[in-house]
Amino acid sequence: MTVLHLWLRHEVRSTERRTPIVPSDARRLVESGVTLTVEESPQRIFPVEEYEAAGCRIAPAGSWVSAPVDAVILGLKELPDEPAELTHRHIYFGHAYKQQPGAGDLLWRFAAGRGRLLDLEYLVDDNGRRLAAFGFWAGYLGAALAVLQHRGKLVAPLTPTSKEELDALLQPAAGEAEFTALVTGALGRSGRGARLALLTAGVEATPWDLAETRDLDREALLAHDVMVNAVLATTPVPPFLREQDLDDPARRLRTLCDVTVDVGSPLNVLPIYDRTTEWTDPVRRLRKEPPLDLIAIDNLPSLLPRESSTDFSSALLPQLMEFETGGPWGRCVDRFRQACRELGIAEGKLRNV
Ligand SMILES: NC(=O)c1ccc[n+]([C@@H]2O[C@H](COP(=O)([O-])OP(=O)(O)OC[C@H]3O[C@@H](n4cnc5c(N)ncnc54)[C@H](O)[C@@H]3O)[C@@H](O)[C@H]2O)c1
Repeated sequence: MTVLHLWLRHEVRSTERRTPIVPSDARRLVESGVTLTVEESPQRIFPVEEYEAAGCRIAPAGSWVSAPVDAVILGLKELPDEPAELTHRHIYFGHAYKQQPGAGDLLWRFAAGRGRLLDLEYLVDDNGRRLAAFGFWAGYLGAALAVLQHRGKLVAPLTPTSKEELDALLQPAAGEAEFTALVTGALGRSGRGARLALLTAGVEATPWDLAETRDLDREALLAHDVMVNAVLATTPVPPFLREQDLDDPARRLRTLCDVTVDVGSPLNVLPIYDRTTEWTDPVRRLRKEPPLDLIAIDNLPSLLPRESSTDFSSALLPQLMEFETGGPWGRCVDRFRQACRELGIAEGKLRNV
């Protein structure tokens, strides 16, 4: 049996402090016989010394390009533009199967080098459910930002923080005005995170999931002060909010955080805005009188890098322990092949191990 060689790479995006494997889980991989090389990375939330102490080999940032060809390169976000030919197997979020900008170029780079993308978004169990995802902390952050904005306490630009710091800000001050909140997609990962953050802020949210939105009661929706949307839409449903709802004189809704951020998608349940908001400028006013503020940030978990990495790593660890061609990883390979075929890349060009 060949020994698995994992290579944890440095993330090229300078604001990305998260990592898919934290030092305590790195130790467990090493103890199970995996060879684990970890690249130095100035911004990673865990110092490289912690990986070294866990028995990992240390390598310079970006050195994966010359890693042994059988090494499996592990990361989270985009690869650098070079090299043109990708020779390794890469585990990360490639965002390459839904005709995203640059998706075709990326798949051709894999074909040119006979490498392979094992996309974390498609690492699923037998029922198609994601095995490792950042949803919980996305929801927690989204709801926390909504609370802070609603209470007039949100400070921009946003910067990565810790749960302790965030929770301290969420504690209601004496005499703080009470408000009501609605979480849609309440039973999912993000929805559960959102409800917990709201509880920390002293608010028990109204939880709506599929059953409660089947026969949508927009009047009831608009009667909440704060809404956090965390649905994962897979089939089109009537929008939760339309332009005309924002002008409803009975609207109590003042603060909306869209964790889902399906802007531009036919599945979007909130087609009332057309671009995301950013860490530098997290809030956009959609209506002046009465006000309605929107938060729609698509990289929320990066604001809690330690907690979100730890959570993600604990879900990924058992999958890495059973890294093999079948099961969930086999499904990742099948999805990669399908995407390549759709692009017209000949089967013979793809690595067949
Ligand atoms: N903004 C960010 O930074 C960020 C980060 C991670 C995930 N996300 C997004 O958050 C969304 C939720 O992710 P998740 O991991 O929580 O998914 P999930 O599958 O764990 O949960 C989604 C929930 O939505 C519910 N749902 C689906 N359609 C619904 C409808 N019409 N009405 C009510 N409920 C409905 C489902 O029943 C489920 O409970 C996804 O779109 C994901 O891409 C955003």
